Amino acid sequence: MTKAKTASPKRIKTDICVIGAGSGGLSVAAGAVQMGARVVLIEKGEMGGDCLNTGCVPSKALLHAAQEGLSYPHAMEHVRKTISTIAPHDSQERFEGLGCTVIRAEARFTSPKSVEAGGIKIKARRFVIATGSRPMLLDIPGLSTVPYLTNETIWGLTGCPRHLIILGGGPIGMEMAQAHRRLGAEVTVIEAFDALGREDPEAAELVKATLRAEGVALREGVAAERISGAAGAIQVTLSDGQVVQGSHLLAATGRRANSEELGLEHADVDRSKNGIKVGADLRTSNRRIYAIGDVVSGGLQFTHVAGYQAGIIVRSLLFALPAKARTHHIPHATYTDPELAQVGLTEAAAREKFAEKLEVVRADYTGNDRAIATGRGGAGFIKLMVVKGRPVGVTIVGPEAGELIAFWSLMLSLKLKMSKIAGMVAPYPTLAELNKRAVSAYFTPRLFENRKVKWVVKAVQRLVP
Ligand SMILES: Cc1cc2nc3c(=O)[nH]c(=O)nc-3n(C[C@H](O)[C@H](O)[C@H](O)COP(=O)(O)OP(=O)(O)OC[C@H]3O[C@@H](n4cnc5c(N)ncnc54)[C@H](O)[C@@H]3O)c2cc1C
Ligand SMILES: NC(=O)c1ccc[n+]([C@@H]2O[C@H](COP(=O)([O-])OP(=O)(O)OC[C@H]3O[C@@H](n4cnc5c(N)ncnc54)[C@H](O)[C@@H]3O)[C@@H](O)[C@H]2O)c1
Repeated sequence: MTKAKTASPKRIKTDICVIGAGSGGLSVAAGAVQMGARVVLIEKGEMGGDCLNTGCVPSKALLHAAQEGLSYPHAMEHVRKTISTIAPHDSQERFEGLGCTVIRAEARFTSPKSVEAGGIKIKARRFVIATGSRPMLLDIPGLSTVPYLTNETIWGLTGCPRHLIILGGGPIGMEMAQAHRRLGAEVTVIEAFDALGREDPEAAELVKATLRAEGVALREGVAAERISGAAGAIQVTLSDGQVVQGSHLLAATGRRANSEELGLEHADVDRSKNGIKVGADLRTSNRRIYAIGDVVSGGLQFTHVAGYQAGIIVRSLLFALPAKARTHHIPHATYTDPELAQVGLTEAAAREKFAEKLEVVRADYTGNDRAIATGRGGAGFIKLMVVKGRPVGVTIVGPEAGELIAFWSLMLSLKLKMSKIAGMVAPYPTLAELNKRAVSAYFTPRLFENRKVKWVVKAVQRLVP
């Protein structure tokens, strides 16, 4: 492996310089260096970025611990252990071992072809900006006067909050609400519009009903207007005049791209207030510079999206081949219990796009033998949106929805017809049979309520000896 050339300790010349060692940056760096490129990887904080340290990994570990009935200290111990078990995979040592030059400092562009980090000037043929996002803090009067938590600081708590007030009923708010409620906290979620508002309303309602039944106070359609108090005694005044009192406050009202401090004005890279502008090829207005992951303006903010985009640009970076990112097959899941997963269009979006051409079929968890046998046969469903024999969207709410949706990502990615899926056999008894059941629901009226089919069957029975 040829390492990036160090002309002097203060100057490095390389093929690819990646800024940010999170989900996106690490995937590009690992792929590029293992295929023979010289790679410099710059990280100002913890290796692994948001997902490993303050996002997906701790939140999923906490949800699991809460579901298993662990106490708060044991749950937090599980969170720390989970992070430290995964951390070596994202570590400086591993990436140096692969052949990357890793610089632990903040990077800023000084020209369209160079970046400075920790007093080192890095010149590269191509740059990849993968600097992620941070919590977006709303301009609510009083917020800055009280101690509030974000996804970055909540992991430092030493005891379970007595009453956690959560601002925002998006995936962060809802996952944290259920985890903390199950760990023993009183929880109030304040959501200005609808909680899980981007999801299929019927599926979202099932998640919300479960949280409510577990004792989470879900206040929808009210905004936080004023915040006051001090540590342990925080008051949030709502737009309907009511006041919610709690011991802790978690701000989970969306994300802001980390694009302001990068010196982009020196690099001819355009950005909006939502992040860096890119085309479908993930290049910025400076064609030598790519942007991927949460820092992209208007993009999907998920770890698997950052990883997928990394794969797309590696093709372009290493082989100079044209490559475009697609989005129609990208799934996402919210890991509450029940889980809620979506790929492609929701029913509402599909109806708007395809009107009467849309067929919607579904199967319920209540009819799935594995769900019943494992005590998970309650409410929950899979819903397929089908147009001209092809699935265009799938919603799943229920146990393991995040696992079940992966199958449909492949179907949508390959644009496969329902008839191709009919050949799939799922082992009995599995939750995967739900996928098959939904496909059967599509074919049932075609086969069992079809006069032509009945006529052919009768004719064959009469004529064939
Ligand atoms: C609580 C929470 C739960 C989540 N759960 C999930 C989930 O279950 N599934 C899922 O798919 N997604 C989840 N996400 C989203 C996921 O974490 C992000 O989409 C993902 O981390 C984005 O990857 P990224 O590479 O764009 O940024 P990051 O992983 O955040 O990495 C960016 C890195 O760049 C570094 N950096 C920034 N500026 C500079 C600079 N100037 N110089 C050097 N380094 C810099 C940062 O320190 C950081 O390490 C969750 C997010 C949160 C907050
Ligand atoms: N399971 C997962 O994959 C997962 C989990 C967590 C986060 N994420 C990623 O992180 C992103 C950010 O999550 P998030 O939940 O912070 O953001 P979000 O944008 O999804 O949700 C924020 C919520 O806050 C509400 N809100 C805004 N202003 C408000 C106010 N004044 N008062 C009350 N509510 C207000 C919004 O209406 C919205 O519903 C997600 O969109 C997702 O991409 C993914």
